[in-house]
Amino acid sequence: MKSDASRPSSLEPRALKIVADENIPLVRECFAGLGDVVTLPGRSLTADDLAGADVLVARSVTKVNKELIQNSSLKFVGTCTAGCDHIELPALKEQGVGFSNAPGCNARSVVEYVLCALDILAERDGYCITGRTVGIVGKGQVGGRLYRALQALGVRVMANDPLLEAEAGVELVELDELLERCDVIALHTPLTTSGDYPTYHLFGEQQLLAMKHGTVLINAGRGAVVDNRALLNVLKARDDLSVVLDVWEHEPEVDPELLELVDIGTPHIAGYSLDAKVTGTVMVYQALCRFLGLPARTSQQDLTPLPPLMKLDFTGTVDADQAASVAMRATYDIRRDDALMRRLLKMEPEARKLAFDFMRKNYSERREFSTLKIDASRSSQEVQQRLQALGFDVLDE
Ligand SMILES: NC(=O)c1ccc[n+]([C@@H]2O[C@H](COP(=O)([O-])OP(=O)(O)OC[C@H]3O[C@@H](n4cnc5c(N)ncnc54)[C@H](O)[C@@H]3O)[C@@H](O)[C@H]2O)c1
Ligand SMILES: O=C(O)[C@H](O)[C@H](O)COP(=O)(O)O
Repeated sequence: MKSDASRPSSLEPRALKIVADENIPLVRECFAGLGDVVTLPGRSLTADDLAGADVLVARSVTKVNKELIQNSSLKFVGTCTAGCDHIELPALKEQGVGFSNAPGCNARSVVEYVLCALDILAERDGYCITGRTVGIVGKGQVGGRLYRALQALGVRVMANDPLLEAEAGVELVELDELLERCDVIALHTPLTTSGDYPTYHLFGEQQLLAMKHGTVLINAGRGAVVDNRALLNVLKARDDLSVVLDVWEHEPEVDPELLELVDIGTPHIAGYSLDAKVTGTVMVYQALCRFLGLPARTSQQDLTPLPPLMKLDFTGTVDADQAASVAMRATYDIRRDDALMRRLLKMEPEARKLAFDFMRKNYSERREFSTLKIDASRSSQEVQQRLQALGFDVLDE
């Protein structure tokens, strides 16, 4: 998706005016060496806000379209996100504006979100994820990492991705077959409305009804990949399904009836580990430096703080399931996000929208599994292997 255009000679780095979404962590620290950084609320950004700007650093909440940029002096737009459905790429191309997103910046964070959700549901419903079959729809940065993580955990996994070629060691199946065979279905496609395989409402009534008895459906891609109205109707009729929604059609609006019926609901924060956010900011900064032909002086290492929890010790008595749950919940307890989200149920529509954005803006610091060192030297090999497969930093001897 990265498509840096070549740097126009008129663009002097020192004179840059950089308009950035105020909710991009460390954006000032990262970009200040390149010019003046002005931060503004991204959701309400207007063409007037871009007066005199050379660079826009955005998030998913800003619709970067022709109307926004046509009278601007922008030379480069970056979005610190994986998804690009908020960017009208032809409009940028038409005006010769350079562009970069941050592919894969938050893939690991989303994988951990999915693993944590499954851990909670497996405990609640009394099964072990290793005995289930998981289907991944969209095997890109997120889906691919999830595929490998589940394989490493010994879970049976298959994927649907019509844009991929066959690959050794990967079971690619048609969507109908995936719906028929999988106990868990995780959606990780972009939101697209054109092309040979558009994903808008990919999961409509027909697909939702075709899911096996007891299926767990997880959407941490984009809300409108699932027809939310159809999902609501299907959930009213089928209480055997479990649903985890991180993304919602029409965000920041959330349908309270749907929220009430899902098993885990969160405000579009699956990719919100601090590690992922810093990576996203740095990737866009680096892309801008490349565009300008300048060396990148700020690195991820400079900006990432130490995690609040650095070490965990296990004794010999813990089993692999217990160890995995304890370690995962010590780094990220998804139930907390779900509980906060349910406060929306008591609010009026306008307040609900504001609260959705507030939760995202004020999201508490969450770190990825790899930041936690675990001393499992007194535990069994099975425990050590499980923790390693999950991506923790395991001391095993
Ligand atoms: N909830 C979050 O916080 C969060 C975080 C990161 C990404 N996302 C969303 O998830 C999406 C996927 O992220 P990614 O980094 O893996 O993107 P990616 O582009 O690396 O992967 C997307 C994959 O989906 C496949 N795909 C496209 N159309 C499809 C279809 N009709 N059926 C099945 N597969 C299809 C593509 O071939 C590709 O392999 C992003 O576009 C973004 O919208 C959400
Ligand atoms: O596409 C992405 O990368 C994610 O959906 C990301 O989490 C969006 O975050 P936002 O830009 O809304 O802060």
